[in-house]
Amino acid sequence: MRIDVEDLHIAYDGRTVVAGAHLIAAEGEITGLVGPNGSGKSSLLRTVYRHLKPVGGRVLLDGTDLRELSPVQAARRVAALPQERGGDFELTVREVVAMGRTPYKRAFAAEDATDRDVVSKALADVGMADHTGRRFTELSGGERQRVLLARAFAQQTDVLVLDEPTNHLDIRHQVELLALLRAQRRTTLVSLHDLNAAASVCDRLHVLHEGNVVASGPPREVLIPALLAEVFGVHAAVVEHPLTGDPLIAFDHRAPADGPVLPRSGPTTARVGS
Ligand SMILES: Nc1ncnc2c1ncn2[C@@H]1O[C@H](COP(=O)(O)OP(=O)(O)OP(=O)(O)O)[C@@H](O)[C@H]1O
Repeated sequence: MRIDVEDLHIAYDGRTVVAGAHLIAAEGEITGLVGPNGSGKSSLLRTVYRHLKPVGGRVLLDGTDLRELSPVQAARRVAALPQERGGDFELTVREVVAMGRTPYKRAFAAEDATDRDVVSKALADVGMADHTGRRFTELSGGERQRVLLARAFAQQTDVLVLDEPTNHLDIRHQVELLALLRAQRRTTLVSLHDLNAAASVCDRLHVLHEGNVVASGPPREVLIPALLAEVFGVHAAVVEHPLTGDPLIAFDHRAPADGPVLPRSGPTTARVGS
């Protein structure tokens, strides 16, 4: 299933935050949304999982306007990991993941064998199979995140919309999650702050800047030093990852692109014993 975002305009209380965004998420690909804080990534994703109604433009799923679908039809096509990870659910881990089966159930219908299998697999996929009886409210931030991701998997949709899914995860779980997304080959639209993770995992990237898509394409073509300086305000070199061959962005953490450069104390100035 393919997503087309066409001329999307989003506003909060009359203040426009996304102004005429266009983007495509191709079938079975991982499409990344990157951009600085406040550039509109979460707002755009909220319109794709129907949490927010745009003031203009539309979101198409295989050519059908999302707003023409009923809530159940939409929930069978699009599952989300929202940025709001709240949900003070007084529920167990398993019960939270089972909520992903709601679009397939009649009201108050009991879980059947398929539901149980799907929920168990989703929990195993995110490495939470040993925590099924724990209360959701007692989990760490990263554990909650993995449970909510399992809920999205249990929804068995063609489309996944994930807002910063690696937030709170330690590096091992970040790598596992991104590998899992790649293995699933669902149409995935994902926002990521980690540009190196985006470069490794995404087939295509869209860069949002002040509410507009300013660059789109494969990571190698998009993540170039000039764009990193212009959009993110950082000095960086892009080299080849020694293990994977992916683009690897080496940031200069000592100085923003337009800021003062800190004095360096590298090997050329630090002389021991002289
Ligand atoms: N519920 C809201 N009410 C009013 N303004 C909002 C709301 N949510 C977001 N905004 C504003 O919309 C703009 C875009 O925010 P958004 O959260 O979409 O950006 P983002 O790119 O996801 O940022 P971040 O990287 O910090 O998560 C920001 O100026 C933000 O203050």
